[in-house]
Amino acid sequence: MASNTLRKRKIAVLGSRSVGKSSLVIQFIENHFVEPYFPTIESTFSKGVVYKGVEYDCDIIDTAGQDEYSILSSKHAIGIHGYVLVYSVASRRSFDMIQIVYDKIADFCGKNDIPCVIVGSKTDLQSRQVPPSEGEELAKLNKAAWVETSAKNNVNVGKVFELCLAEIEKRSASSQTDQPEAGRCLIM
Ligand SMILES: Nc1nc2c(ncn2[C@@H]2O[C@H](COP(=O)(O)OP(=O)(O)OP(=O)(O)O)[C@@H](O)[C@H]2O)c(=O)[nH]1
Repeated sequence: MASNTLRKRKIAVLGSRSVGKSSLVIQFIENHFVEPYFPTIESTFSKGVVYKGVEYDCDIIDTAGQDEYSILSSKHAIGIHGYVLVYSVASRRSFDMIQIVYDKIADFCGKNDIPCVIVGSKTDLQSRQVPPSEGEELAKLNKAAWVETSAKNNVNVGKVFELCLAEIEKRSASSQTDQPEAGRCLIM
């Protein structure tokens, strides 16, 4: 397989509405913060990310906000290598959505170990409802990475995507494949 193919990674960013998914992605890709709120339909961004001295060509898919009734689109499972699941530290409800979204992905992929980083966003806000310990605990429970960020103050934004690559590479090193798990499904 060509090395270009080997280094292509697709990352989907999911979470409740208005938790700051687009702001996180735009801060990462374009290095600025977007104050006004524009609900996302779906956008894909590309960026080269160096992780452990290797450059990965990352497609980052910024999705529309989910709620408990949203059906996981196959576009957000098939061909995806890793996930960024975002909640706002100022919204308990958005935190509760993380396990729901994680379980939907796990169900779709037919496995319970998803390469994923759980992100507590908007740490610059004073109105915190979710302590760091709960975020860490949830991540541990799901064998995911965890980090808190502020897209507004550009805190830990790059780290989110490094952690996501680390989770992807950890698993692909053990399975010796670059195909995302769900990408191997056969549709009959
Ligand atoms: N204070 C603060 N506000 C933020 C931060 N990140 C995003 N916001 C604000 O939160 C609102 C929603 O941000 P978006 O990035 O559009 O949220 P989203 O999750 O993409 O929203 P949907 O597209 O509806 O799913 C906007 O007004 C942002 O300016 C942050 O780190 N700190």
